[in-house]
Amino acid sequence: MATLLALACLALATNVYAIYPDCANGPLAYNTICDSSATPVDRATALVGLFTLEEKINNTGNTAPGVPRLGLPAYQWWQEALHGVAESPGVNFSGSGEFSYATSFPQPILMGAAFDDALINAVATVVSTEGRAFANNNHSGFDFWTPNINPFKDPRWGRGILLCQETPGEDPFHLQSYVYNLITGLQGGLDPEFKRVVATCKHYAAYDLENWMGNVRYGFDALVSVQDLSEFYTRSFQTCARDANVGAFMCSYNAVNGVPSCANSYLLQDILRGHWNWTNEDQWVTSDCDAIQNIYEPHYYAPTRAQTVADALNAGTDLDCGTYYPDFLGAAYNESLINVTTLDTSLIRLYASLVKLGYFDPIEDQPYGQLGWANVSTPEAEQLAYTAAVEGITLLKNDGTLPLSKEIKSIALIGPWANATTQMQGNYYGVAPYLISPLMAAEALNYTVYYSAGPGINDPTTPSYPAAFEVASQADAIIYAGGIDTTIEAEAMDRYTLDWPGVQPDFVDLLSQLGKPLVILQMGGGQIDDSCFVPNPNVNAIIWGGYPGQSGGAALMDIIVGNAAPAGRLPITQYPIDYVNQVPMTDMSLRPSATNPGRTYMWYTGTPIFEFGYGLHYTNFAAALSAPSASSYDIQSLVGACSGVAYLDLCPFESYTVNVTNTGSTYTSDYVSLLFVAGVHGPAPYPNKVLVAYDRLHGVEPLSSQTTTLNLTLGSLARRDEYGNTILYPGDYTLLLDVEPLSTQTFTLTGDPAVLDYWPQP
Ligand SMILES: O=[N+]([O-])c1ccc(O[C@@H]2O[C@@H](CO)[C@H](O)[C@H]2O)cc1
Repeated sequence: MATLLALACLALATNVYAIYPDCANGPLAYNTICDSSATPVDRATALVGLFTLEEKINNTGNTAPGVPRLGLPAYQWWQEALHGVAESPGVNFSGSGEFSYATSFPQPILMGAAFDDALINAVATVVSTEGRAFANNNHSGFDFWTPNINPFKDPRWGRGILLCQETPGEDPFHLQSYVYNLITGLQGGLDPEFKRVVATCKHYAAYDLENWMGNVRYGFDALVSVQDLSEFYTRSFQTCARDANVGAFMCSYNAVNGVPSCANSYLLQDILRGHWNWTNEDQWVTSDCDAIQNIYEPHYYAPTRAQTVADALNAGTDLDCGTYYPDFLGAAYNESLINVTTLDTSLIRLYASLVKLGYFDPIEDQPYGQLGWANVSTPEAEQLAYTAAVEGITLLKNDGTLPLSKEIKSIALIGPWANATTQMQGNYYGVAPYLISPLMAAEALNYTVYYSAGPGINDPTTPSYPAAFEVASQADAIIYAGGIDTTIEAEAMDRYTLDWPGVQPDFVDLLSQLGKPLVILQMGGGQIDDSCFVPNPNVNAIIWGGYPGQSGGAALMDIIVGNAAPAGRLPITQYPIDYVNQVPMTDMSLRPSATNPGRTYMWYTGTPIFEFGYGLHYTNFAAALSAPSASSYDIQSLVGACSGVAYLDLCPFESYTVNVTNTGSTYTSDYVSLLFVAGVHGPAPYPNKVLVAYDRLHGVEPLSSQTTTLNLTLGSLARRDEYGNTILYPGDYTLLLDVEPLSTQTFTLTGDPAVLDYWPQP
């Protein structure tokens, strides 16, 4: 909340909102910047060519004053839209009426649990349509600093818990697929002539620590092997840059192997622009907010402020979210630490991106120029927010109590999430058109509802018990809605424990002794160890609900009563509480060692409480994976057949058909096909298994079947060597359909290993 208040204050303080320049009658009217027939880079170059050095330097911060003498308006580059247009310095929700609210979707961690790429693309299309409508009407800028696509590696991560609410999960393949669909949805295509908005992949790279045991994100040095960098920490960013053509990147607060990310030319030049070919002239890098200042302190990487800004600009950070660039680039220039060409390159990237947004064109010539209030919070958008919540909600335990029997007429809704409203939006949220709490939804379903908040999330005391037990005693069934929220998991705040906080475990245990049907709603982004509830026969069901957004209560209650069927899958591992004692947060390695039990489902050597991909249904499914077309493949032949494919790792391997049958006779349900590969190939140690494809089938009716096709690439079978190279290795491969496999297939790759991608060495 402190962060959001700070953001809100910043918004009020800056009060800079986008407004189109006057290309018809203003001073720029006859400059090439206003010539729609010229290329974006020529237009931007012409504009920047008019700036004095001082004007150039003035416009290198997120709160850019523009150039009044040229009629170039001020522009605020900082807009947020993690799961809907959000409070941020450049976004202005008016108090009432038009542009006073926008659709608020679930947090990414819950949308990740849907494993539905089409859903993600549809959500991103709505978010950017609404964002563009805000921008067209001076309620926002045109670029948005979303998505947060850092893989969620450690369950303690404050933004993993909380960034875990901000990111779609722990699996790199899942993140890649998710972010591709998200970016193309946000920007309006792969490389459109006009972008709907510019999206920003953040935080590059290896950022997943907030504040743990004195290690603070602003000065943390993440020591990462090139193998882990290539295999885990940068995969989603590769997709952003190389495959989805994202318009912007954000470098992170932390350093990577001694060099702060925003001054890290290995990350920003060698990998991002060199290796991933992210070289369109309208693509730019912003720093995280005040991350340039952090290079000076607490990283203490450069001896002076002038050297600090020079290091960042020369490394390839084009924009400072902060004021160090505007304040100190002049000194850097005077000391010959930067040259004007570098400065111009950065400014041209920024203004070329505005050209591609139609910022300098007549509104009638732009595909998105007419978007307005009528396109915000439409009935279709509201329905999508509900659908996204339903699709992600994940059933972790059910002894048959769910869906609730029609005999149950009264419900006790108890717990700190029972009447959650704003809480359901998590963080980085805006003003929602409405917020449906579980309590409101239960009442709307015509139950007799008894409500008690019970002990707070982290409350160590018991005075609230009597009122709560009184309520519980009156009802036919009890729904306990608790877990964690942003008071426990937050930006700048990591967790030290995976326990259910406060007296919640004790309180729920007492509720379970009442002998009534008891359903637990485990809310929050990060997983907490449910092992105290799983074996308890009087805890009849557990549902994980994440942060489900504006329609979260309706989605949860509809699943509880059977109006909707759960089919979400955990996008992260639920570790046992002892995990936090086994590896420090600061250990960035993925593979198991004497001091690390391994991270993520791929490498964890312990027994999770619930594993990645886990999720129950109200019905039973049988699924059959089609056989490979051969039992053995020659690697050289596979690679040889890839001519014409831009990147070998994207070269198709096989397509598999999955035939899914709902063997139950009662409930229609979605089904997520998760396909993993395991086996002995490549360098030891070997991962437990690796996700290589997924898809979600919708509405599989009782006693009927649907089919889906899962496409594998050579890259999905490949592994990274110690230098980060992507290599296809000979060996045995086993395909596993689903978490507890419903179907398996095997094949062999023969011949010499083939390098699909050479990783740039530091
Ligand atoms: O000064 N503030 O109000 C402030 C607020 C949030 C904040 O966090 C950073 O700002 C976000 C910019 O998109 C990044 O995702 C996050 O790491 C950094 C600074």
